[in-house]
Amino acid sequence: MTMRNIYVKNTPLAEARKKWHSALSACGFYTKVLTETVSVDDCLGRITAEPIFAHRSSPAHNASAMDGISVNFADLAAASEASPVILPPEKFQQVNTGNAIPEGFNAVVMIEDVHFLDNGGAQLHMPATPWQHIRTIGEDIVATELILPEGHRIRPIDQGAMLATGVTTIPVQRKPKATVIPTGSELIQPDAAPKPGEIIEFNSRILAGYLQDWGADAHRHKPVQDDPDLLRAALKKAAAENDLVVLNAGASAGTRDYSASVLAEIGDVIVHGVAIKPGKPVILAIIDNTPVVGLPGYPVSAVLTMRIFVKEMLAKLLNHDLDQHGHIEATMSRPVHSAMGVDEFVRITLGRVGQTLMATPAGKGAGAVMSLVRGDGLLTIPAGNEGVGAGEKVSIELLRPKAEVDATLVFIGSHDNILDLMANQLHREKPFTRISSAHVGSMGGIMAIRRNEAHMAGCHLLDEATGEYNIPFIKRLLPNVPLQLINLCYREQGLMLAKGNPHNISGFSDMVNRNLMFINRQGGAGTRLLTDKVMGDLGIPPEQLAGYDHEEYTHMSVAAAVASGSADAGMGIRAAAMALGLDFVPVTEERYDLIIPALFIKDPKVIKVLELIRTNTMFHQKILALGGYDLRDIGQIMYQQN
Ligand SMILES: Nc1nc2c(c(=O)[nH]1)N[C@H]1C(S)=C(S)[C@@H](COP(=O)(O)OP(=O)(O)OC[C@H]3O[C@@H](n4cnc5c(N)ncnc54)[C@H](O)[C@@H]3O)O[C@H]1N2
Ligand code: MOO
Repeated sequence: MTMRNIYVKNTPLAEARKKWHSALSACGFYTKVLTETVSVDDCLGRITAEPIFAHRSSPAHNASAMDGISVNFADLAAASEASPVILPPEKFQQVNTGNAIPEGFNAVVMIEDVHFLDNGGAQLHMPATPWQHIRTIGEDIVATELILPEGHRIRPIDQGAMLATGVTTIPVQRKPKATVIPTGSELIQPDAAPKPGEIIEFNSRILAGYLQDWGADAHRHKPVQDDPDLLRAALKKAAAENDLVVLNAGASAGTRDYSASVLAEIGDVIVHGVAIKPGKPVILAIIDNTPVVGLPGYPVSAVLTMRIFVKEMLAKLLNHDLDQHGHIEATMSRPVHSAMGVDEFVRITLGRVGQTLMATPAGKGAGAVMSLVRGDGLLTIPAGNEGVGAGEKVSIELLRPKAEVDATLVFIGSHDNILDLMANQLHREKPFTRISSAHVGSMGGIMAIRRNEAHMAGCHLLDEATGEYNIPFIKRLLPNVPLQLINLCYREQGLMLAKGNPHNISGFSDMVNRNLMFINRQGGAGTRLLTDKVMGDLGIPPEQLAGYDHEEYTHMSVAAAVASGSADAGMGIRAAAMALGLDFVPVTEERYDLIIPALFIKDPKVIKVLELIRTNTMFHQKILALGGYDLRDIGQIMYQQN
């Protein structure tokens, strides 16, 4: 019987790499002959496996470069304006551009400079230099010269050069054949609606895509159930038919995790468990000389471990630099703690605010695919470090081109659904502007402005004492920052409730009286302050409201909790309730403003935002369609501080 493997080791990364690469060398992976012959017509993007030499010279003959006549230059030596030379018909011959120069001639005179005579002769007013207007044999390239070195990715111009010299087929690197095998009985196809516990299978699409990007001919196997017999059969077949196999999930210690034990039965497990985060349960194995990399099931762990182990394998095998966008130096906006003894890979968002490129750690969850969709780079914290401090300079591996990072407007603060519309609209414009938005609440936005980490912050903070929005907080917390406060919208805040309001909730008192479950926003969020004010006005202490301590970070996450039934009500904006088809009981209208430091008010990215909100009526229509918005002051300066 195949046993569950509960002993995942913690091999240091450097040691795991060393073991793996010596096992790969021993099984001949790096010395595989990966060559095939393809026609030059079909070789675009392929990589030359050998140097390519010209078969013939180009041009293959001495060719006229102009329309005119071919002559012997010596015959024109005495020609001048004052005493032109007349050539009899046998002393010249008409040629067109590209024609071979006839025997006995060594220069071409352009037709514009020839005066043809009625007797068939040609009158010429200038001497000629030897070989003028002639492209000599091999002017472009001479037979046997090198056209392309080996290891070169073929471009259209390269195809032309090869064909011009008579090269019609060439040896190129055969793409290593790879198969991705997803495993797990819970996996379903994306077009099926998941029942509880079922998961849409999407990892194999990601993993095969990266393998393709890195030069492999990658295929996807259909998901294999958690059954050792099925897994064994699939792995044996894949190992026999491929240069590389990627197995996904079942790598750790669950009751249905068979990857490691099956691999140990039919092959050699070189390493199971590496001291990295994420990606600890990775398995590095070899079946009959074919490497099999068992990646953890969580998508982020799978992608990052594949980058660590598989990318390097392919780079070495294909002798290619796969470091796409390079590294960049940035300054940490906040500290990241990391366990000693573990190499940690941290997803990073980058933003250039003023002179400094700030690096901010992005989502942590190993299942958070969006953290890599939005992420700009990766920070590696080596095993010997306990982390990095705020303000520390770090090297970030870029996940997107530097130009895109530089085109990023950094928005930090309270979340509003208008931001998605704004991000989309600005991305459509040329040159595009990206918005990177961190939803850390209104107070978090103010702090980011104070630390000079954001171009703008979204804010809706109600001052209980004055009933005024935002301005008292700015005066108190940003007293020395020249800035403008610009209105984005007024929006309805209220209780988001399950569709049809099954508990017949009309306000907070009903929640308390019927002991229903609330879902709250994090401290520092404007919506949290509003909740506290409304509860205070009603005289409801927090401990009387079940779920008060359960916090989410955005309106949409609160709406999602209500939609799923894990909470009966949560405070949020009408647009979020409408987006998920929830009921909504309005509590108040609030003002949502943008804080923009004077330093950035002339930044082209900020100008774009202001133009959009002030002048684009289509954009206004789209906002109003979200529901619960009033745009009576959109784009107005509500307050200015010099
Ligand atoms: N007791 C222990 N538990 C866990 C350990 C451990 O060392 N001891 N390691 C944890 C770590 S770290 C990780 S990472 C995960 C990896 O576990 P598995 O490789 O066994 O992966 P699964 O449990 O099968 O799946 C995890 C997660 O990912 C989803 N998944 C799997 N395949 C796909 C796919 N093709 N497409 C989309 N999503 C997929 C799967 O449904 C699960 O939700 O183990 C920890 N536990
Ligand atoms: O370390 Mo696991 O790979 O979190 O995700």
